[in-house]
Amino acid sequence: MSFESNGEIACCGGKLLKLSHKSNEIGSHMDVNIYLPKQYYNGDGNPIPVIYFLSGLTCTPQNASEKAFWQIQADNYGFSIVFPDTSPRGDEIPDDKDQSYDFGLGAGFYVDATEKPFADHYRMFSYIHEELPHALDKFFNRDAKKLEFVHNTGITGHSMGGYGALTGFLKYYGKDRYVSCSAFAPIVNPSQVPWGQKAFTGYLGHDKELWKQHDPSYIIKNVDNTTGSEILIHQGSSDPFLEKQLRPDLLLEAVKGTSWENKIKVNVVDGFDHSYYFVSSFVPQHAAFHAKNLGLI
Ligand SMILES: N[C@@H](CCC(=O)N[C@@H](CS)C(=O)NCC(=O)O)C(=O)O
Repeated sequence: MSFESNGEIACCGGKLLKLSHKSNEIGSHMDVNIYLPKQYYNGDGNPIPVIYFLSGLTCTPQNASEKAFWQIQADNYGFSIVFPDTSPRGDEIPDDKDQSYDFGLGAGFYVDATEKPFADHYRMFSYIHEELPHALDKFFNRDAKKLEFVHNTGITGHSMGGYGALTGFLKYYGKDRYVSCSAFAPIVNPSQVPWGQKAFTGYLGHDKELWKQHDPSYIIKNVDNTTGSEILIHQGSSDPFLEKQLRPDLLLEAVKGTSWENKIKVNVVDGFDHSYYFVSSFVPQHAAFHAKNLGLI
């Protein structure tokens, strides 16, 4: 599978590549940005590990590329960062009936939909965790292994994307995929909050037992933390979505008495909101956390 270039932008010591490709899972074209750090161009040739950044509601690959400042950190430690889109796109793609921001376009929720009319295109779980990494691997590593897209990778995200990162990390735990997970203001218990309930009803239907298979606060209870993994979370205390939608306390409650107790580090940071001013302020800490887990420091 091949990628088309929509532009290459010199940034920090490397380049941001804006790509698009035809996705079989999604059944349409998907945009994705990737930052290749300076080590890609002048490094020692060792494969460069990749961190996936999953964005939140309303975002395209551009938001985090432009406002999270991951690129400086990628050069500091020698990792690459992939910014996927948040949903299928295009005139033929079904959207929220009221075109609201929290469902449909820009709000794929990183699940494989089972409900009509969404099931044909909204296959974001399989896209993010299977099709995209393997497609990138084939494309970039044709001649030599330059980037590590599939094994020994990191995953992180913001809000809905934090939910996607937690779910992917836990579902693939122990399967030699993600060795590092963090999140910025994640939705941790979607079955219990309005954004998640709307998305799960629309994409997965009304079966609440099925919802649990897609909810990190339930999934984590059945995943044994065999290697002492820690998950790093930052949450702004002035985030307008904290009390109704995000609720990091529900994840901490869920892991009580499990192998994850005390392994989820929730840092509530005073005065920060939900925006990229918040995200970019804590990207340096998340970058150091992932760099350590990826063996870069
Ligand atoms: N009130 C916002 C809710 C959506 C929102 O805050 N989205 C966050 C992620 S959940 C975001 O990253 N927005 C885009 C940006 O800040 O660049 C809206 O209606 O757009």
